[in-house]
Amino acid sequence: MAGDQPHRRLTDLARKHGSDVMSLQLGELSHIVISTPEAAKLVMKTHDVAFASRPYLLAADVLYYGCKDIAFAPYGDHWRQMRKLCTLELLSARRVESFRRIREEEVSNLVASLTAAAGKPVDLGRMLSTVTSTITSRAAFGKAQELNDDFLMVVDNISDVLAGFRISDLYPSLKFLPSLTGFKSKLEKMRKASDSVLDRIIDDHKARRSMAGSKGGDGDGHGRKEDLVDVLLNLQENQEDLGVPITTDVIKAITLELFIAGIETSTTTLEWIISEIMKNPRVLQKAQQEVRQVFGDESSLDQLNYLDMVIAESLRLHPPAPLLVPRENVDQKVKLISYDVPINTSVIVNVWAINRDPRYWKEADRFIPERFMDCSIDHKGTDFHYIPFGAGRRRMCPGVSFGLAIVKLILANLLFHFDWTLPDGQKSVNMTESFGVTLRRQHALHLIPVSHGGVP
Ligand code: HEM
Repeated sequence: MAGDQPHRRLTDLARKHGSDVMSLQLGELSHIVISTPEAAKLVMKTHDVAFASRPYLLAADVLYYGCKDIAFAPYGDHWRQMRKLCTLELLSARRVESFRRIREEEVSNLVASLTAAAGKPVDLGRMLSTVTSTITSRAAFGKAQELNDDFLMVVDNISDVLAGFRISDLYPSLKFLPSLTGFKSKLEKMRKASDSVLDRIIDDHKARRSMAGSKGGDGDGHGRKEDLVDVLLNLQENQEDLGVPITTDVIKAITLELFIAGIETSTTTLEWIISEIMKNPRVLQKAQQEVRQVFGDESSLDQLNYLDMVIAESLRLHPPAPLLVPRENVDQKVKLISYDVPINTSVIVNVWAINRDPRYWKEADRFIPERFMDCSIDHKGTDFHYIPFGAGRRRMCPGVSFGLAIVKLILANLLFHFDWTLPDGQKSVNMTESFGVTLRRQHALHLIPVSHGGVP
């Protein structure tokens, strides 16, 4: 199913049968698929608590140390504790603001690399992935880590293995399947690769902290800012305040997840925005005009209203997580419209279908940023026909500000400093999608940056 673009197939099925809620038996597992804003509201608002858990996934179990992360952790004390930590500490507005200098430095490095390559085709997707990875790495680990090829293999493959539609995911009682298909050894190889990098990072932090005799703060006493690993180590050292212990595995799981989430979602979002504006020269010109009139540094980002609309429209058409992360009702049956959802049902919310619902969006498949003009829709998940970050008090994305801060700053710089053209012989941008837990471009995004007149 994964190779067949399930978000599109499920959309076609729902429209054909006019269904808000579809029941789907995949292998041994019962699923329901939610395809309209009305049904999404019931799942993510009315019955948010009942559907707050996640179905078991072998890949998350292996890669996140027994689901000690946030996104794949079952609903319970561990998830509650980590989610609170994320909202109040790791991804709070104050913390996101504290990473501003990191963002600005790395984006100016990107501009310098593009200036050096001006006039020639560049693999822009690869460069975007590098800059988002460096920003996230510095925010999470304190410095841009030298990530070996094995770790980069983990980054490249994780979205695919977490998508959850493999034959071994769908037949959990056939315990031999993951070994037989080679999936288990692939996961173990990935875990070994990420584990050794995470161990090294944590050991470095511990050594630096004990040398400085400090519990975090400015870390090494040389003005180094507190990073996400420091925050987690501080909490580990002060366990008495916590209901759930912060073990080293928890630190590794959370760090890996935030690192991957920061790279995958921001890179995917940027790639689709740029693909869309390359196909829509009118939008490109209008966005560029605005940016070149008002943009100076991160503090002027707030004034880029048209750019906000461009980002929102791209997230509508290309939500990075098109089927969200599935939910599950572990301890109660729920009635959804006229459908009784039995306990332990996986709930797939088809955001891709919802964000293109023709009852809410005129010319729903077209890229028209102006539709967001004078409209109150935001990224908080309050309007259920626009939910690229999910919705609900429990499982909605806690990284909205972190992600949008990166996306908007990079985009503004790309438009401010460069004009963009397609490589010779290429007539249009290929928009083929590659399905995983995030929906990426299938083909590399090669473009030519042309330095904008007189700007170095
Ligand atoms: C444009 C950027 C982003 C988009 C579109 C996005 C989208 C999403 C979506 C759709 C979900 C699932 C929500 C649900 O199941 O209802 C999610 C969950 C999550 N996201 Fe994001 N995300 C973005 C950036 C980030 C960033 C930068 C981070 C952290 C560095 C992050 C961390 C998380 C976490 C930890 C969860 C799991 C929440 C939970 O299950 O409690 N996200 N995100």
